[in-house]
Amino acid sequence: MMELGTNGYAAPAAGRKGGAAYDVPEGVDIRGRYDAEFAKILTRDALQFVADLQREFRNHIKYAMECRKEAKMRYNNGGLPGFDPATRYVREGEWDCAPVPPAVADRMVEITGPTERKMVINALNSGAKVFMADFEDALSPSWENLIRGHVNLKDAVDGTISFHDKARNRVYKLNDQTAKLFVRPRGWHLPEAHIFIDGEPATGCLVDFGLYFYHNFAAFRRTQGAGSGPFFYLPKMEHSREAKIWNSVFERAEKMAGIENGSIRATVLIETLPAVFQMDEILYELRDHSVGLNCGRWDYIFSYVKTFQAHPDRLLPDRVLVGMNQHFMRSYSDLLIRTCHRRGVHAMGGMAAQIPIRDDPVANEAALELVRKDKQREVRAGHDGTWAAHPGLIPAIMEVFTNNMRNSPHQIHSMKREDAANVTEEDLIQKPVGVRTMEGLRLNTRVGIQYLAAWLTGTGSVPLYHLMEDAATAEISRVQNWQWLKYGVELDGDGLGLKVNLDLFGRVVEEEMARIEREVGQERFKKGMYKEARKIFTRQCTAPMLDDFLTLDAYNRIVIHHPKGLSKL
Ligand SMILES: CC(=O)SCCNC(=O)CCNC(=O)[C@H](O)C(C)(C)COP(=O)(O)OP(=O)(O)OC[C@H]1O[C@@H](n2cnc3c(N)ncnc32)[C@H](O)[C@@H]1OP(=O)(O)O
Ligand SMILES: O=CC(=O)O
Ligand SMILES: [Mg+2]
Repeated sequence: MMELGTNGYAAPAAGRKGGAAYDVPEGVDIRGRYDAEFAKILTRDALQFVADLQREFRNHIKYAMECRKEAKMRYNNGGLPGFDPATRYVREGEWDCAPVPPAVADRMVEITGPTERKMVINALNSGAKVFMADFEDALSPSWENLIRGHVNLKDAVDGTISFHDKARNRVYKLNDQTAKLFVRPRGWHLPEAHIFIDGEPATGCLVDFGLYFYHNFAAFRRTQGAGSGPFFYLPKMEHSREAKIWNSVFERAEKMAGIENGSIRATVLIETLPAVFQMDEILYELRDHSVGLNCGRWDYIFSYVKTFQAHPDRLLPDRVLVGMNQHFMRSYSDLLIRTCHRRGVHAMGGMAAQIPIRDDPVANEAALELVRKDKQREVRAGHDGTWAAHPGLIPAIMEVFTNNMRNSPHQIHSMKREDAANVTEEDLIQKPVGVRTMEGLRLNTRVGIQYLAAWLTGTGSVPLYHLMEDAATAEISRVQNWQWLKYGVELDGDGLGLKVNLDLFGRVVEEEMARIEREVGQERFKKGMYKEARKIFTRQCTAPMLDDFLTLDAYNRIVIHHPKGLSKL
């Protein structure tokens, strides 16, 4: 264990003299492992850029995080999220976002995935129009994953990326035609504890953005952006003031790079309940840098529970029942489409969690049919494109979108959805309907623990029971268990009439751990981090106050400072 500083973070590592070290600017301390390849990313100039961003924006970020706490207190005291009367003029005003750059006019199918080398190549070659390379929901942000991710993205943008799969003796290289690259940095709340700036951990997303932008803006615009870009996805914002910070970060980066204002473009995920009431305001703040909004449906469900954590009248039914057919989810998608098209930008759909089922053609066809239906609903509602979790889904999704888009790359001008102007605050928060079951509690527990075990060992997205699971879907499992325990809900959907309490939950955890062991096998179970995952998951599900994020606590376990030792945040 490392010695802890007064702020709870490990004190500056002494004794790093001798041996290779990163060449850092004043005030920057790298506590992650040294690697000659990483040093090509962690250059003095790139770190100076990250440090400049951190220094310029840290107080704005702290203020925004304080405002999140205040809003949470309001909701916990019975308040409801809603439209802000003070910004009515923005919602009602006539203004447009900057025109969509031709390079990213067509975004019918976007594949997403972590920044792992082989997957980056596969995603860029997948036939999707866009690849969203993810430092967020799909990535466990260990030092190795993070900086290797930057190495991979730099090689991808340079066009030199390759990968030799020795076991299969297969070499992966980029095709002539590749998807356009978007990068999703982490949310504002996550620190990067391997890089300290002026004695504090850096802000995770400024590290992700800063390093990627610094190393790639020039090559990106030459190879991918056709005069614009780089392109980003921005996650988990709760208020337009957070979008305003991103806008200023972009302006600062454009100035540093000497490129025109508005070159950088970003799509914001509307994936928190408070943000649905701020969509116009978010677009307005980013109007010179925006390429639309996206329905981040999984985090949105998580956020519904989080926002209403003190509202027992708004409990969720089983996780599998909370789909886009629920009134509050459909209203959110409709209003997002209307808002984006009114302002001249893309309204992107979300992720269907199904993935191909290789060993069962009938089940595979059923899964594909669910994806087709979901995508059909999206395109007919007016979405301009959507997400795919796996390359195997792209042909089916592409077919649905091309068949419904009347030879146009998007529907910005043809599907105005004026009817959605009538979506009300009540529509957006309407309580989801459905039953709660013991199987729902079991599934949450089984999935939550397995996901965390994978995350702790470096994998941020996994296939579980034929569905894609990532940080957002795992969050739903966690907060739903917490909510059911907190309010001792009755499991009313299976005729058992059991009430969820600590005893029942304890038994479920025991039994699901045994099931996981049977399913993964004793050897993998022993070698994996299932017991640690169980501990974290159980603590969070039974905590008196809901933890804000599953991954904040878990992040402690993957921070490894150099010289080697485990650090606590
Ligand atoms: C809520 C949200 O935020 S959604 C966005 C964040 N989540 C994601 O991005 C999840 C992305 N998807 C994935 O990570 C993966 O598809 C998983 C983990 C769900 C399933 O992965 P696997 O079990 O490895 O899939 P599978 O074995 O079928 O893969 C087959 C091939 O497709 C590739 N592949 C699978 N998914 C992807 C992807 N998203 N991007 C690129 N390649 C992929 C694999 O690398 C593999 O390639 P290979 O044949 O050359 O070895
Ligand atoms: O990031 C996407 C989501 O659904 O969450
Ligand atoms: Mg998300």
